[in-house]
Order: sequence, then C-alpha cells, then structure tokens
Amino acid sequence: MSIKLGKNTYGKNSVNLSKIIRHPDYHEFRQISVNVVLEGDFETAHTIGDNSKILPTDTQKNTVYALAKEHFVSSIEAFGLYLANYFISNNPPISQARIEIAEHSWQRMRFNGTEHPHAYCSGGAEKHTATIIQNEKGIEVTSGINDLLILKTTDSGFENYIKDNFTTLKETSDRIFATQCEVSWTYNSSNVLFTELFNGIRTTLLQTFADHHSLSVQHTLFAMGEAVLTKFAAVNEISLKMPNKHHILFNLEQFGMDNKNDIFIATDEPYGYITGTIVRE
Ligand SMILES: O=c1[nH]c(=O)c2[nH]c(=O)[nH]c2[nH]1
Repeated sequence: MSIKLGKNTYGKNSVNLSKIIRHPDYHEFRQISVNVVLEGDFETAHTIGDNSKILPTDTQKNTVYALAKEHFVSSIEAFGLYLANYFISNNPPISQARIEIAEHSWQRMRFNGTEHPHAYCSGGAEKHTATIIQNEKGIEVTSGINDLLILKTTDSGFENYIKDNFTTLKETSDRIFATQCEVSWTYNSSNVLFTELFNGIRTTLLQTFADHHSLSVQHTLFAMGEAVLTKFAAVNEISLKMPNKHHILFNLEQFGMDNKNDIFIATDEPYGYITGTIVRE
C-alpha cells in the first residue's frame, strides 16, 4: 500500500484591512477581510519538508496590504482579480489562486438629508462577498451577500404539506417570513461592471422577496434566483441559503386572551434550512 498527498491548499485567512481614500472635502472608508487560498506544486513541502516552493503566508498577508495601496480603489471583485493574477504570475509553483473577500457595510452618516464627509454608521452584519479563482482554465468571479437579514410580516404561508403521526405544525396562510440569507452568483465574464451589477442584483433580490406571494421558503428562494437570472444576462447561476428564522405564535389562551396573529416567540434554534441553486437550462 502506498500513501500519497491528496488535494491540499494553503494561504492566509482573515487579512483584515481598512483603507481611507482622502478627497479634498470628504473621505471614503472601506473595510474588508481577505482570504488567500493557494494550490499548486507543494507536495515536497508536505512529504520531505522542502519549503523552496512555498511563498510564506506572512508574505501573502503583506502582499494584500501593499497591493491595496494602489489597487483597492473600486470594487472588491477588481481587487481580488488583481491579487489572484499577482500571485499566479509571480510564483511558478502556484497553479490556482483563490481570493475570498468580504466587505463590511459602512454607511455614511446623514443629517438633514446631507451626507457627513467623514462619519459612518454600521450597516449591520450584512457583507458584500467576492471570490476570484484563477487557474490554467481561466478566471471565475463569484459575488454575493452574507448575513442579509430580511423579514416580511405577511404574504407568506405554508400549507398542503405531508401530514403523518408526528405532525403538529398548523397550516397557515399568514405568517412571518424571516431569514438570514446567504446568496452568491457567478458571472459569465471577469470584465463586467461589478459595482453596478451588485447593486442591481441586491435590489432585485429584496424587491422579489418583498413582493412575492410566498407559499414556502422554497417557493420564494426560487423566485428570487429566477428574477436575478431573468434580469441580469451577465449572471450564469445563483445559489441561495435561506434559514427559516421561525416566529412561532405564542399561546395566549392560557391567560384567557386571543392571539390575533400578532404575538410570537422568535426562535433561533432549531431552524429550517433551505438551500438551492438556480441555473440556466
Ligand atoms: O417554508 C417552509 N418550508 C418548509 O419546508 C417547512 N417546514 C416547516 O416545518 N415549515 C416550513 N416552511
């Protein structure tokens, strides 16, 4: 029996970087977290401890900070493309560079309709994500949103499901729909208008969630993906993960009160977990 190294990767995770772009009368602020994940000819590092083909993860981290000075000026996708190409072009042992970037949501403060030039407020947990993979086959760009917390108070139901000896769930045509959505989509080119597309896709996802007459989480997940593929020709496919953050009717009858579908227990766990990828045929 012989034993050999299987698939392996190495890189630096969570390179946390923030940047100020100073304009004469206002500042731009960006905060990102970068993962570098490299694949290539690294077998001898594992088998005989030969580090001659290893670009240290410390150097990878330094490279992210150094290249951000000139090359992190617009989208995280554009910066990821630059980083992936830099690592591949300068290091022959590397056959694939995967750059994962998550950008925090900082919103400019507004007072009386006017944006403050240098003060920001957190936009919450929501993050814009991008993954760039460059290898001998080409370049793939995936963008997405993590921790997109969305909720609607009606236009959502769940009925006509399987009933068996263990069913206790009551059918409803009017429930709260709350989720912490994770979405990602791939582009058919690495040369598209990333920021405009991201903003348009995010709005389409929200609008579809809001306006859809939802018969289940599955039903709305598909509608959201379908809307994006219908509207944005640059998107190849889209994946959505939608935990069902249950808001369960609280029993007020025990106090002789009527619950008119307005008092709920918001539960974290357990939660339904619905995922799906919507593709073009
Ligand atoms: O939208 C839903 N889909 C399900 O599959 C499911 N299962 C469940 O108990 N509640 C729900 N809601």
